[in-house]
Amino acid sequence: MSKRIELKDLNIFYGKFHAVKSVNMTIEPRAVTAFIGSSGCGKSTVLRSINRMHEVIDGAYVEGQVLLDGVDLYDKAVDPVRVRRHIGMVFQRPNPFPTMSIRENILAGVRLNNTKISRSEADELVEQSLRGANLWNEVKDRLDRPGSGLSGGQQQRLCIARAIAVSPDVLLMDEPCSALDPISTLAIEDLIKELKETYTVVIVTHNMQQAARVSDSTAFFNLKAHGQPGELIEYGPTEKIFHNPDQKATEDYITGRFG
Ligand SMILES: Nc1ncnc2c1ncn2[C@@H]1O[C@H](COP(=O)(O)OP(=O)(O)OP(=O)(O)O)[C@@H](O)[C@H]1O
Repeated sequence: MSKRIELKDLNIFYGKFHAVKSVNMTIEPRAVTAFIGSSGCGKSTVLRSINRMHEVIDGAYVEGQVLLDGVDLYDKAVDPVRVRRHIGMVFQRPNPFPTMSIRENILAGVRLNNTKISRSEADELVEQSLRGANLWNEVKDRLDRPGSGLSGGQQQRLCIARAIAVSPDVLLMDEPCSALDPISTLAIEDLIKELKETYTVVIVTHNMQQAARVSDSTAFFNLKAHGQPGELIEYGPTEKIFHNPDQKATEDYITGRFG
């Protein structure tokens, strides 16, 4: 299930604006990779280009390659909808479908894919996905109540359960804890560490302690100046990036001297 992602000379544009320049990196399976860097350096843009969400914005496009276990996701023969099914995404603000029950939220992706499943298969999938997101025990007695009635942290775990219900290869997380309190944040961080056993996980975070706690590898992005494209400055094991980076810009950012 977990797959390797390679970004090859990836340049990302919003119309004429060159947002991110020449990213080359390999994101390992069964690991958590964190994207860090100051605001506007392109972390979310790179993340969204991995599952072809970037191009849904008018005029937005990429040049270069994104390979998933060697398959170029931007090949003309590849359907972007299928890409998004294999590469799930969790956003900053928990976004369960508000009118749907907890159960229906989990099944939404499967129904969108037009996969026919029996009642008992659906029950099993709901339980399995909620267990996978460490939410089952808290909601098993109220599966038919609206997802929007859960706490923020529970809603975010519901969104993670919804994302894993379609058996993706990769989970992309864009600041998944930024709207959560510290206790819910720790619950999501514990979950992220478990999810990497099964999925390739990529997380954008502004919280350096979080990157240090959850990730195996860290990519530091930076901007030379406003209006310039963001660049990948340094990428390596989290331990090294945080304690012995090669680049001065990385060290300055990590130690809080800028950004
Ligand atoms: N929809 C858009 N249209 C045009 N430009 C955009 C759009 N979204 C982002 N940008 C620009 O692309 C650049 C990178 O933005 P992005 O959101 O990827 O940065 P980021 O590192 O994730 O920032 P933050 O940490 O603040 O979320 C910025 O200059 C931003 O203004």
